[in-house]
Amino acid sequence: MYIAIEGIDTAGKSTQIQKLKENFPDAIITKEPGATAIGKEIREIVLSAKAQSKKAEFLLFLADRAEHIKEVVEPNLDKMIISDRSAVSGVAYALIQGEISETAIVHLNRFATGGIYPQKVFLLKLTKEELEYRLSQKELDGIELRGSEYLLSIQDAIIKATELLNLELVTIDATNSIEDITKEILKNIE
Ligand SMILES: Nc1ncnc2c1ncn2[C@@H]1O[C@H](COP(=O)(O)OP(=O)(O)OP(=O)(O)O)[C@@H](O)[C@H]1O
Ligand SMILES: Cc1cn([C@H]2C[C@H](O)[C@@H](COP(=O)(O)O)O2)c(=O)[nH]c1=O
Repeated sequence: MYIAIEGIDTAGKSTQIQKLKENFPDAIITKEPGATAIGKEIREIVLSAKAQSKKAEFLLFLADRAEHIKEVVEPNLDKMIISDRSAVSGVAYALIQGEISETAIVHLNRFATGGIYPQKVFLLKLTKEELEYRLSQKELDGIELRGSEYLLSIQDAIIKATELLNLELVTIDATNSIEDITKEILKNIE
């Protein structure tokens, strides 16, 4: 089973993935961007937010995704794969950029993934207050510096992205305790 943990920056994705690792010690734990050798280089470029062209940024994420699917996801489809982000983030962030049509975003993601998508997507949904608090507690990267309004619009776009990709979505309140969120995810996997 291939599942993705989704949510805006600081929603608690990595925290939950650490917990899931304990429950599924044999699972393939992975992430986008940056799970492969090429992906690590792409991650550095995109998080520096140096790309002047939004299209270039979108294509860099797609290149990371194509490599991730080929190297990590496709060879392990018979195992439990737990991914921190997926094509869902790709579609959501691109929808908000507004420079690429919805149809092109979906088609290009299909091209990059070869139609391999998570079977279940968990969205850790944050409130504005909690997002702003968590952002205030960390050093921000280039994308986080775009601010809380921008990130909250991405959160709505994540829901739209799962609809466009026709994926099963489980939405979880990310302000709940870490333990309760893990329980909710496990309940929906087993
Ligand atoms: N349920 C929770 N309640 C309170 N704090 C939490 C919860 N989950 C995570 N946190 C805290 O929020 C911060 C961000 O968590 P985490 O790094 O897991 O988020 P993330 O979604 O992986 O972020 P990013 O996308 O920016 O890498 C951390 O300080 C973490 O300890
Ligand atoms: C996959 C993907 C990600 N992003 C953004 C979302 C985050 O701001 C960063 C990734 O950082 P994280 O610490 O791993 O959460 O990249 C994006 O804009 N487009 C994408 O396709």
